[in-house]
Amino acid sequence: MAPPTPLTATPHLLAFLQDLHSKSLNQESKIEWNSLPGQTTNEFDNIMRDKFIALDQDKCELIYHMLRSINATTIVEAGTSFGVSTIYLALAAAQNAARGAGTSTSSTGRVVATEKEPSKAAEAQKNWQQVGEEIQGVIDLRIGDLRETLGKDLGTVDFLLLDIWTPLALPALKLVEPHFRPGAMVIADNTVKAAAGYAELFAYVDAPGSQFRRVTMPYAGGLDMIVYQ
Ligand SMILES: C[S@@+](CC[C@H](N)C(=O)[O-])C[C@H]1O[C@@H](n2cnc3c(N)ncnc32)[C@H](O)[C@@H]1O
Repeated sequence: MAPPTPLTATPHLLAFLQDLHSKSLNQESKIEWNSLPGQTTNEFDNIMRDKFIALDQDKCELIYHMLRSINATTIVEAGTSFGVSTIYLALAAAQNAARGAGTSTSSTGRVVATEKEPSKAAEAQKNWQQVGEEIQGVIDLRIGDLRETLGKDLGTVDFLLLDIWTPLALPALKLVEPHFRPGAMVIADNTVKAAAGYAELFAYVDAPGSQFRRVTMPYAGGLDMIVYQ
């Protein structure tokens, strides 16, 4: 029997997410991973422009569960693509905000989503139109290079998802770092499989005196959980 989903969501939303993940996996099965050009090249972007490359469903569900646990209401996503993981982030942020409404820790939910390809951002917005205003309404989509778009109006950040080409991981972390609350969490995907690409991020996070601590979790390709102390 399939394990229960951690999501508090309608059957319609669960089915919609399932469909998006299936489409993403179907595309990924046709990518020649071993012959891809280097990340952050135009050739690589051309291949990826019509691809979901969505975060795996089990990782999305874990992240949603974590967000509900740490009561994250302000979330940053580095790398949005067609907006699949964003739906999980926005669902959690909206539900956390609703849970805190009227209390002393009341906060508006917000997910700052980042995508540099306008055509991918447009696809993400189409997908979000399917999930309802409660979820869509918390998403603040910033179209353009995150090294520019994350430079302002972040507020106090509870959580950062690094699901981005690895050369962008450290620049994204450094832009968000001044906004982290103590105990803020960062999740980085594919950290074992793409360990070489993450070398700079790890050197920064693991450096003596760093405010960060991390653990690698045994999800496909490796998934790092980094906590800002
Ligand atoms: C792995 S995908 C994100 C998948 C998404 N998190 C999901 O689960 O659906 C990474 C995305 O980052 C985008 N990207 C790459 N470089 C970027 C940059 N400098 N600024 C903003 N987005 C960028 C790519 O276009 C790509 O769509």
